[in-house]
Amino acid sequence: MWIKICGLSTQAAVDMAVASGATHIGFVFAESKRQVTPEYAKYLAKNVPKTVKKVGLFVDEDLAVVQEIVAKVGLDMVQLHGQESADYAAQVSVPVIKAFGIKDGKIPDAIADFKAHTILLDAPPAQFAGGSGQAFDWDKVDLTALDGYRFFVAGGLNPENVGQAIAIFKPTGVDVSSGVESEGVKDLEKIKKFILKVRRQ
Ligand SMILES: O=C(O)c1ccccc1NCC(=O)[C@H](O)[C@H](O)COP(=O)(O)O
Repeated sequence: MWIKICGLSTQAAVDMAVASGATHIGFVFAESKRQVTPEYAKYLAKNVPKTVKKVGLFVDEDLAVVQEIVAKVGLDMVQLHGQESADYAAQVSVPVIKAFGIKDGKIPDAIADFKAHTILLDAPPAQFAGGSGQAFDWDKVDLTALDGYRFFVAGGLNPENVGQAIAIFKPTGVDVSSGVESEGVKDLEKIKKFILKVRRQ
């Protein structure tokens, strides 16, 4: 099971995510309270083992800027949270995770255009395009719509509910940001607890 800890902005949180067994770590380059500069992300990423995928999050960013940051930071994947097209995704030089906000439990038909990529099911955008800590309506989702897709479940996950999310969706991976924070800051114990919970499923 992939485990992605997102919105990292301190060395201690990166180290804890890696030491606890995260498979992916995320840096937000879009407008956000968790936004980091490419220079700082490069610094945070420098000792991350190759086995852990470094993911950069973007929202409707110019493709050339994305490519520049991928190269500068040494990103392994890009997560797209805006209205990016499949054509845009196909031009990104590293594998893509395409986020979709799930409203009223409806899996958007547009996921079919991203079958070659990994999908991320999230709550609809709120103040920012992601990382709201809100869950979508798990019970209303038609799970058959996800057959044949590689996908993360995200949106409002935390150490207490992640087991239920895994049981319902049987996803390829789970993704968390707000649920491993305390008062808006990554909480090292919650990161560890979240990863342990997933590993014990
Ligand atoms: O984290 C942000 O502030 C953010 C801003 C803009 C685009 C995406 C953003 N975050 C995405 C994520 O951290 C997660 O992949 C996902 O939305 C789940 O977040 P959460 O509900 O906080 O666990």
